[in-house]
Amino acid sequence: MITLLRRMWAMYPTERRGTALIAVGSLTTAVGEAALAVTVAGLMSSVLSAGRPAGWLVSAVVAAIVYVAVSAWTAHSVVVAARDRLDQTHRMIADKLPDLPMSWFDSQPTAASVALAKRAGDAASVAGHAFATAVSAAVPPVLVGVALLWFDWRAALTVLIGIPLSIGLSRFMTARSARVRTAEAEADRDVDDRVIEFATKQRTIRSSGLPDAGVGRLETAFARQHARSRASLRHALVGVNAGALVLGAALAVMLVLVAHPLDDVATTIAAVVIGANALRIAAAVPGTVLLCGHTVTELDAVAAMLSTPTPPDGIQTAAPTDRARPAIEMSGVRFTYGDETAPVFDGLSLSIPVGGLTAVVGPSGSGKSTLFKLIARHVDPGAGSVAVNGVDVRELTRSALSSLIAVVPQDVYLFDDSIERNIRLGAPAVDEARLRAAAGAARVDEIAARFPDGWDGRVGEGGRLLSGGERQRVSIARAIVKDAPILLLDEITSALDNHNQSAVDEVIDGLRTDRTLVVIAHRLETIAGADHVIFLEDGEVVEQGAPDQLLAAGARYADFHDQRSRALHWSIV
Ligand SMILES: Nc1ncnc2c1ncn2[C@@H]1O[C@H](COP(=O)(O)OP(=O)(O)OP(=O)(O)O)[C@@H](O)[C@H]1O
Repeated sequence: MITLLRRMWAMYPTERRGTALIAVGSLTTAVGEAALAVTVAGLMSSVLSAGRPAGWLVSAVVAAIVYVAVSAWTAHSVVVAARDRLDQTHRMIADKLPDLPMSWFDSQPTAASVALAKRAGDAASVAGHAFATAVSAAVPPVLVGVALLWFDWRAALTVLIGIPLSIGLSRFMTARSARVRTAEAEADRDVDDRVIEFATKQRTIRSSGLPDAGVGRLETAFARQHARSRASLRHALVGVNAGALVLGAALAVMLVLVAHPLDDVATTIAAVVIGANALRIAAAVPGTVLLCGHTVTELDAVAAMLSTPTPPDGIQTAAPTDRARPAIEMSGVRFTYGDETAPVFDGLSLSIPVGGLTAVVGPSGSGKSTLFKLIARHVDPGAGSVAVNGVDVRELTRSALSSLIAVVPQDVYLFDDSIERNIRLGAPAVDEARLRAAAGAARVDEIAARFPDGWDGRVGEGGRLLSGGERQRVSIARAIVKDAPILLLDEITSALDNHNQSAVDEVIDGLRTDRTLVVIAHRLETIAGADHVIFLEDGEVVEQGAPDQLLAAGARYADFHDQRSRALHWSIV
């Protein structure tokens, strides 16, 4: 309970007033409830012993009014705070996501990010309610127990010992169940991931010739989730029942103690009634302790995501193209994925001139894609520097870097929206004429013409209604419309049909005239047409220069070229 209050206080600094209102309101409601129980007991005892009940009656009425008014106000504060906290949590996540390092996304299965947003919302809205419920279950019984000392010390003693015992036991069980609950949450996320995989990767599953393998993975995940949720439920039930058992035993002990010897019947009856009532209210404590524990676990997961260190943003807002300086320059770059793996680059230095087409070539795993990630600052080097137009990318603001560089990946993802809006993402404010010109340059107009709705035709989730080459052409149009002076393009490895291939070749030719085009090139035609080739192997630049020069040198690039040419002439007999 206190831990939950501390988490709410720390996570929502702007909502502290709401948190304080809930804390004060819950405590006041609890005091009002205890006062009502005690005054009713006094009234009962006074009536039974033919005393003067007027004083007790007035006190009971005042306590009832205070209790009802404050509890209504607290319930209202809880609802308002839940809504505000939900909004704020979504805002905090939305603000944080664009700044998170790409390594965070790489380390998370897709479902984990989806689940996080949902869990965050649930935990944020339930936090105030969980705290108020826990206070209303735990505090009134303790206050009543203290007041009972005035009526019957034996009843008081059983309440004051029984309740802490019950809470202590539940807390112990909750601490154990938190671990089981974390394991259950992992299994839930795994199921989400498998379902997403199963639903979106049907083509891969079917073309593997083993459709049962996909179902098998799904079934294994479901079985694990089932086992873990049963374990979690078992722990929760044991915790709740153990606490309730202690309270039941306390009630039995109270009845035995107050009856031997039975002194003042009226006072004893009143004491037993409110003592039993206090134990009944306290029976809700184990459940609320569990709810508070789960909410803290969820808030901690959100807090962990929010406190993920983000690469600091730079301050320089521009880096104009200057032909005297390289468009891209890397010096002494060291980069490792995670802590355990070998470095991809260890002291890499290279430079790419302004303008023309530079082809980055090399065997699989040599570091070509990682090079692009470093230039676009999707990752930062552990040592060394990456500069664009002479300015270290870490010095530039994110938006300045983004306006300098457009990236066209190999595996383009398009949003399930119209062709036009997918292109417009590159520059939302672009006018119609420029948008159409960019689409024409990337030969996307041909694609739009094929759709019954033309430019408004939806491309399906991920762009699944288009071929790989067509998706890349839409992505190129998006990059053209953005008008960045540097374009990084990862050429598609899979064979494109002739039409798509010539379209992409034409587009590449058009683009190299007025910007720096860097292509991870897989096709020999693209490499042969490049102005400059950088040949990477094992994270090092082993050769660079004009393609003809490299071929004539007869070294590593020439070998690679030879192998590729021979592979092209292979045929299945
Ligand atoms: N997210 C990642 N986490 C860990 N290691 C990675 C990650 N991405 C790439 N690697 C490793 O880094 C090395 C360089 O990978 P990279 O993708 O840059 O090579 P590449 O030349 O682009 O390969 P390909 O031509 O097959 O796409 C490889 O050993 C790869 O296994």
